[in-house]
Amino acid sequence: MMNVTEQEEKEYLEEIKEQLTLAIRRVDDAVRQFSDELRQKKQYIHEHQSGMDEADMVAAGQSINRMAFTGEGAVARKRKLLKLGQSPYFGRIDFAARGQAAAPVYIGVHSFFDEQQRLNRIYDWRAPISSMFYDFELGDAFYATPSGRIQGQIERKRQYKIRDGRMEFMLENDVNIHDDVLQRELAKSSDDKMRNIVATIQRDQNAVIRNEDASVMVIQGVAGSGKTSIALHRIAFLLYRYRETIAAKDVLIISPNKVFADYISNVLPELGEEHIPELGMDELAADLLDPRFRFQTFFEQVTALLEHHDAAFIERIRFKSSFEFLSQLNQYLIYVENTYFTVKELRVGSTVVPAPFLLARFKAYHRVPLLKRFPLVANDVRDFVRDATRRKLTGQEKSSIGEAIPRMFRFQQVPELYRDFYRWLGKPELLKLDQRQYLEYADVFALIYLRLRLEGITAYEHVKHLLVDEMQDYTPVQYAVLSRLFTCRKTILGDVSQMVNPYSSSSAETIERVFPQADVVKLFRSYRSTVEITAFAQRITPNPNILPLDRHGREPVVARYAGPAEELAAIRGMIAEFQRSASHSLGIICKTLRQAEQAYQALQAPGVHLLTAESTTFKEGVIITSAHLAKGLEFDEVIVPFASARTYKTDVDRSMLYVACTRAMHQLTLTYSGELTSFLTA
Ligand SMILES: Nc1ncnc2c1ncn2[C@@H]1O[C@H](COP(=O)(O)OP(=O)(O)OP(=O)(O)O)[C@@H](O)[C@H]1O
Repeated sequence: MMNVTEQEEKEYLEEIKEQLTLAIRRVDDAVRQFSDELRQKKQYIHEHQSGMDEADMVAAGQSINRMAFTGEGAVARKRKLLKLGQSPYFGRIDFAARGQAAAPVYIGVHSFFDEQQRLNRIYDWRAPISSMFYDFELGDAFYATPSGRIQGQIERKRQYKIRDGRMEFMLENDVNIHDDVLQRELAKSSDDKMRNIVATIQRDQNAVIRNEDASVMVIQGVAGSGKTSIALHRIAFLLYRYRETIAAKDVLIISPNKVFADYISNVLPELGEEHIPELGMDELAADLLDPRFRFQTFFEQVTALLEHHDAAFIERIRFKSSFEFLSQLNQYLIYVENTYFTVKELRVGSTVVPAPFLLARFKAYHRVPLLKRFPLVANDVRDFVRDATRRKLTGQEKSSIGEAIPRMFRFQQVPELYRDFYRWLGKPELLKLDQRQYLEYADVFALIYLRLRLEGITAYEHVKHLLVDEMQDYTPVQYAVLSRLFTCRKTILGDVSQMVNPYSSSSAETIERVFPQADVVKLFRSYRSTVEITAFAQRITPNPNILPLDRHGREPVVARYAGPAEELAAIRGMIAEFQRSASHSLGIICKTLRQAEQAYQALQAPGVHLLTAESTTFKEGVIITSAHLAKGLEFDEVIVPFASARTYKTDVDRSMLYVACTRAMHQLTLTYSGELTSFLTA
């Protein structure tokens, strides 16, 4: 089976498809048999119920569960086989392990084992042997297996595009033409959801996806470098590699908003994995905060910054986003520990519990969160009194001890301590907490951090892998919370240039300070946008390290109009033109949601959607939204309206403009009236 010529390859494809069809039929038969047996079993139980004892019932129930479970497995298997039928494989390497003859290895999204011939026909892209497809060209190659490294030679390497069971093309990699397939993929128009990239994963990306050692992996990559794609493929890889111990439900994705979550929701199911639980930072906060607090969301904080300049507000954010703030909190905690538990001897009836005993017990529990120690100390005191009096304590005595211990501590509630922290700092003005208990966003995670340290929170111990996207938008205190809340392995990714709030952003370096054990990977190659668009975005936020993939398109257009009315009329024309074109998605990205709403009112037309913070799905067609909400998304074409000096002037504005422009894959247009923003005139 060497399949050399294109004709042979086509015949082989037909043969594989046939085998897949047979395999599907076998699964169908098995499922039918399962469900028959299941029905009979249920029937049997129903009829014999009265004569069965409890043990019989439990056994019968278990066997039904087992059958149903096997049935589910069969259904999942069938889904995979059907998928393979559409596109069985995308790559092939002929590998000759040292001292052996070469054999072809076909690589697809799933594996396929030919049970008749006892032969692996298709290898899962995540299998150890498949790594060579990504890591090597012709010649010397190796791959790692649990029992050691296998060395050898790659004698042939091919790529295929098979769609709906038909071979669209086949390419021979005798030279490095990897880029050819990549170029074709990237030139395509966008879908409404993110796609998997298994056929064209690049070498540096592959190293990140398959990394098994890092307990914390930080991926800092430029706009469009595939960070999100890689992180999702990494999850798929880990689910495959550790399938015995990690299931989809054990992973958690912390995502910036619902639309983004919807946008990426396709990738893992496409790779045959189940949907992964995801949670927004704001939801996490709501989960961990006392429900009596209402709080500003991150989105609201950014909107407030974009809409008016408030120096004191900025100062508060800036301070609470610093490393200094986190270390002050830590120092305060030490101070609290050492000074706020003021022991006095305690009298219970005629027994005196000496102060040093109380202090010693308090210290003995130093591993227990501070506010959780009092009941433990109280128990020790009760034992002490009981031993001294040689009798049982009355309920009255017990509860008076229980009340007396916490009273020796200066505060009872975490929020009181949080307020006290600012007094201790000598900067009470940095906390703005009004009567309605409305927290500013910058205080939310600080308060949670104190709670975590003082009371302990164990809500997320079941999570076995955590994925955090848009890392630049989180502060040291937030990372400190994540680090204590999730003790599992983590993948953290982001891009400093795409911060939405320059007063509270983190670089890979900041994150390394919170996670000193992290493996940091930097990615500079950008896949999303054309060379022209990437060069244009560089004018807003220069990054000399960015390497655009050599793919060209139309030069971005900056068009001036007499006034906003003319500007909107022109955009209306562009929408009509887009709707006649072959492109799938057009993003009209404004600085703020307010502007987006106004543009939406003015532009209303069939097929034009407004995307807000409440939106939960990403739709194809024309989307009007704000830069903040467009983060992480991409569009065939992007229009940035109102690119004037009046709209874009502060540092936050600059970040927004950068995020907006880097969403474009093929075409970018900016419109304005009045004076052009200075970020583009320089
Ligand atoms: N190896 C690859 N093969 C094909 N397409 C790729 C590859 N790597 C990245 N891409 C494509 O590049 C685009 C950008 O990827 P992705 O959104 O994952 O990047 P990102 O770094 O998270 O971007 P941003 O930070 O700008 O939101 C996507 O369309 C993705 O499919």
